Amino acid sequence: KKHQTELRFAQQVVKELMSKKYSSFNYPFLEPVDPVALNCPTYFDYVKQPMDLGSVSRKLSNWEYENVEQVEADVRLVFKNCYAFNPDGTIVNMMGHRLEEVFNSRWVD
Ligand SMILES: Cc1ccc(Nc2c(-c3ccc(O)cc3)nc3c(C)cccn23)cc1
Repeated sequence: KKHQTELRFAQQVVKELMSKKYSSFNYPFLEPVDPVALNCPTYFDYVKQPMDLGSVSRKLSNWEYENVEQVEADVRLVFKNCYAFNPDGTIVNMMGHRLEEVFNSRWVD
């Protein structure tokens, strides 16, 4: 019961991160990075475990998570991958930090 309520909260937070409210800096994280489309052929040399918010949302809808810790780990993986590939000072790196701040402000441990 507890997990169900917590997972519903997690779903609300992920939906907010993906919302239009943050469209100026959430779009690189909404769907899987396509190295061909983005012309970044070395992406999978840096990122061994791709993750994006669209996949987290789908996994939540399919009840693929047992607990909120697993959801948090996937969301933080999105940001970790972003920083691994987009160095400090790049636009996408800064967008990751901004969205991470929103996540940290909404996520209550
Ligand atoms: C040549 C090159 C350099 C940087 C990027 N980064 C990047 C990423 C990205 C997001 C998450 C992530 O873990 C890695 C990359 N998403 C984008 C988008 C949507 C537009 C433009 C650049 N983007 C793309 C191509």
